[in-house]
Amino acid sequence: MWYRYYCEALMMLRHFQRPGAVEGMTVKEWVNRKLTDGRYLIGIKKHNTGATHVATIALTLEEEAWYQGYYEFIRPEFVRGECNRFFLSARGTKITSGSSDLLRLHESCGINHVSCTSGQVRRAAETLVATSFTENQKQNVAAYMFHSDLMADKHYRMPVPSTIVATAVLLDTLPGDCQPPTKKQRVDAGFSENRVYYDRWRKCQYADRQEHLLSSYTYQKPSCRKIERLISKEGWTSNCPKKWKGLVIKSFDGQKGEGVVATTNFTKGDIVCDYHGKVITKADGEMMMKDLVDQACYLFFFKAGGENLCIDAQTWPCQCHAGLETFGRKINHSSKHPNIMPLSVVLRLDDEDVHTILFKATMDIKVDTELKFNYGVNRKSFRGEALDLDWLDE
Ligand SMILES: C[S@@+](CC[C@H](N)C(=O)[O-])C[C@H]1O[C@@H](n2cnc3c(N)ncnc32)[C@H](O)[C@@H]1O
Repeated sequence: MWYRYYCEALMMLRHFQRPGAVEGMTVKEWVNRKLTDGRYLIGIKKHNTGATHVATIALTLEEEAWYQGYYEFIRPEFVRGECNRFFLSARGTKITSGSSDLLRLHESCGINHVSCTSGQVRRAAETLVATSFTENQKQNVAAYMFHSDLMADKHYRMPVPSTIVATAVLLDTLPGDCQPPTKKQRVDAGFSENRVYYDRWRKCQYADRQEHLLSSYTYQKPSCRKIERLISKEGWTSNCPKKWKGLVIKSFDGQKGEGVVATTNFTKGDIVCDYHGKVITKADGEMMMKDLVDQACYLFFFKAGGENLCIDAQTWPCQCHAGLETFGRKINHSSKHPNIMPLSVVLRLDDEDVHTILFKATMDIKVDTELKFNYGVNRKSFRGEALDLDWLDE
């Protein structure tokens, strides 16, 4: 059943179809699917409502493989007598409620508190489309999602297959813009209390947003101003790439994890970014560090004006940039080939002196180069347990 529920959900949540389209899809329609521009087009002619409607969806190759898996290996187990519908209930009859199946799928995943109906997903998509797409694209999306309504209009012209595929591809670029689950929701759903899932969620959101922004510029690197305009058009206020120009967070293979890479050329002496976080005392920083067993440490210890201080970027996201990934904390270490160095400075902000760390380029840095600074620790000094940490010698 779960496999079938998943296939149904693909149609409602990824292709914005009404439950009626899922319930009404026939075997004949499946068998007559057409491969067009790398997608499988399925025309669904009759919804369960009794009225004749037309919906055409464009499945990706992977989705098609899921459907074929259902059709070939699962559906035959449920066939009893004659039923021409693609999705069959346990009794071999047509399924009666795609919406209930969606709810059951969410419940089985333990995410009933954030479950959504196909109607909610369609409405959310409509809102995004209204603000981000051109008039022509909007019409094509309306045809993709709400084919049946438009068919009533005698002036309506059926989109050609390549337009349907292009529209499905365009819909894939819609950013997911829901909120990450709260701590209570995470715990109620059976996940651990710590922030690992929240952080992972934010990371995926950040990557999706970055991809979405870049997908708007196929041939040319966009200017910062254009990116800023797009961000404000999307209404994103946090967790989006905008603070420091010319940097990106990159995932490396192996244990190294992430690091920061230049996406523009920097000249020796440029300020590249800051080490953003809350300034705390060295003693408080050391207390925090004790609790970090086998975890990356995002604490920067430094001396300023005779005080021993620490910037806490472990408590993340910070209050002032709720959810925004900051670059300083993600910069890796090199004692042999550093290209930036930290500077301790005092900034006057809102009538207050604020200690901060800025990173200055110690040489010209070319696009695609990873930023590195010398953490100023060695195997003996690093948390007193670093004898097997090869990266400290880099
Ligand atoms: C402040 S974090 C830097 C960002 C980190 N790589 C991440 O993914 O979040 C410090 C941790 O990164 C890793 N690291 C730093 N420099 C490295 C290097 N040169 N090679 C491999 N890993 C490094 C170590 O695990 C270290 O504890």
